[in-house]
Amino acid sequence: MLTIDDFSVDYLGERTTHAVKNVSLTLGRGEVLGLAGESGCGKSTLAYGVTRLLKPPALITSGSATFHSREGYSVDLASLGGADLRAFRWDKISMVFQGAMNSLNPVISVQAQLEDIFTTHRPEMKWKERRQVAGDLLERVGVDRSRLKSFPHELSGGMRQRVMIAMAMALDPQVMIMDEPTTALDVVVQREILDEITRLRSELGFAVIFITHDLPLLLEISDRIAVMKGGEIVELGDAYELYTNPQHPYTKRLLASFPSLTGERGDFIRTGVADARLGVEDAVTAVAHSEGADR
Ligand SMILES: Nc1ncnc2c1ncn2[C@@H]1O[C@H](COP(=O)(O)OP(=O)(O)OP(=O)(O)O)[C@@H](O)[C@H]1O
Repeated sequence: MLTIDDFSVDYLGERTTHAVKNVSLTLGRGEVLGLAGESGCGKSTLAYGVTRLLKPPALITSGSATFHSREGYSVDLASLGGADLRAFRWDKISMVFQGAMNSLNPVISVQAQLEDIFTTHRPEMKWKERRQVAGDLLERVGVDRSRLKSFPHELSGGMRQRVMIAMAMALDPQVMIMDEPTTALDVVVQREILDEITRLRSELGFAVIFITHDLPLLLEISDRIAVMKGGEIVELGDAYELYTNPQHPYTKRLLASFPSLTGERGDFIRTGVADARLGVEDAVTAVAHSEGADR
């Protein structure tokens, strides 16, 4: 779906930061590609860069990002500008960014904010259809359609984040980039939303770039994982391979730095790769165990 080739981004200043250095990646159809790495390693800059959302002092110094559509055509994202780029972004590639739930307008109803997408991007849609689709979208992410009438401040953080995911899915994109979409949420809500994303991915077939510093989480949901350090991809491979046979010393360190529920460092994964995609009940049990272990 996406080919990122030799992509580099600098933040210009008295001391220029080379935030992303010669990154090359591909994203397959329907694939979940995890992007892992510690804070400041350049994950968000890469995502913003690929989708051409960066503003000065950021400067793309090399490389390209090409989108390969389901319909068979390819687009170099650098070749798009203005309205074309904005339309392309929501339609073909959509994003859920860190703290996205706080970007909903608090004084405009959920319905109006969802319908606004269709008014802008699908002007031919009749109001009745807009209303119907907005309700369907909410239900798709596990929020009752009666919530259309709510204002964002009346919703929990988890619900707001679900609304953001619904908005990102509104135009049936082929790629979704999710940057720490569940980091601000408690572990049970996080689990519910991850299950939802996994389910929707298999139902709708979009590909995902999932960015987080939480490597155990990535191991559960990703097909492949790229590990980033200091702006570079230091290791890229199948998620299970990376877990069982990490090659780069940094990946090994990252894996070893997460404590497990049983207290064994390095044996950290919360639920086990084999029984990934737990239900909420299991997640609650896991939390209870971890609280027990803490005590
Ligand atoms: N607007 C900016 N101006 C200058 N430097 C920046 C700017 N934004 C980010 N950087 C620098 O670029 C590097 C990469 O930052 P980036 O936010 O992409 O990392 P990240 O891996 O996404 O981190 P986090 O998980 O904390 O968001 C860091 O060294 C950061 O300090």
